[in-house]
Amino acid sequence: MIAFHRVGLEYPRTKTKALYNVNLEIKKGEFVYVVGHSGAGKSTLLALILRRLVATQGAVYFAGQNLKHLRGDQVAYHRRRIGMVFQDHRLLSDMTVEENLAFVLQVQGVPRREWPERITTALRRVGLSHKKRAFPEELSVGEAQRVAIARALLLDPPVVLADEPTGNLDPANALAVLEILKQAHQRGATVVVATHSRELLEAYPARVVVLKAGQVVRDERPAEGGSIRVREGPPRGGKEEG
Ligand SMILES: Nc1ncnc2c1ncn2[C@@H]1O[C@H](COP(=O)(O)OP(=O)(O)OP(=O)(O)O)[C@@H](O)[C@H]1O
Repeated sequence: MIAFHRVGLEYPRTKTKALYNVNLEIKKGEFVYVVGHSGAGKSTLLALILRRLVATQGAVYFAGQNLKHLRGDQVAYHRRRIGMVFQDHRLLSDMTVEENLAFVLQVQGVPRREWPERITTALRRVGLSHKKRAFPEELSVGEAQRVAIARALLLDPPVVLADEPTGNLDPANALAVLEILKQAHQRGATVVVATHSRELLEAYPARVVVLKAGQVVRDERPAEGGSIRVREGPPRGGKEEG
């Protein structure tokens, strides 16, 4: 589904090298955590999948397509295949919950007759049907984040990317958010979650890719039925950066 072949990313203005020689393959239907210290390159990796950034070395493939070659409309089409969740909810403050979701459906050209059912399903999945007429500022932080996830999952995208989705939440809300991502995974989505939270890793054990100073230093799958411990170490056979 997603493949990184020797990917490097240098931010042009500051010449910051955020990723080096990243090789990674994420299969359809996988659930993957990307972990690492602040500045390790997690957000950069997600931005490359979203095609907000283009690899400065190597190539990122999505469903077999080299994302570097996408042009204009193709970029918009590509992003429609991805549900993106950020640390902050990024809901539009002057619209109700329902209107925030309807806005996405309108932009994506979904026929108006389908809106009520899609909105109802999306809010039911996150347990917030009763909040559809609320404005974002009338929601708790946890509720707003659940609406943001409902919005990301509105069109059942095959891939869901979440960048620190529980960073602003207490443990109970964090687990509620994880549960929603887990259900999307169980419905067949490929899910990639960048996180600092060890609690998430333990609550829903899955593959863990560890980034350190822009390199993949570990890539572990959980043992059958058990949780895993993640410890960072120097890259095998490579030079350690930073
Ligand atoms: N727009 C940008 N321009 C220049 N450098 C950037 C930009 N965004 C990130 N960087 C740099 O790239 C490196 C990787 O940053 P990135 O945001 O991917 O890390 P991260 O692992 O997501 O960190 P955090 O956990 O703090 O969000 C860092 O050195 C950062 O300072």
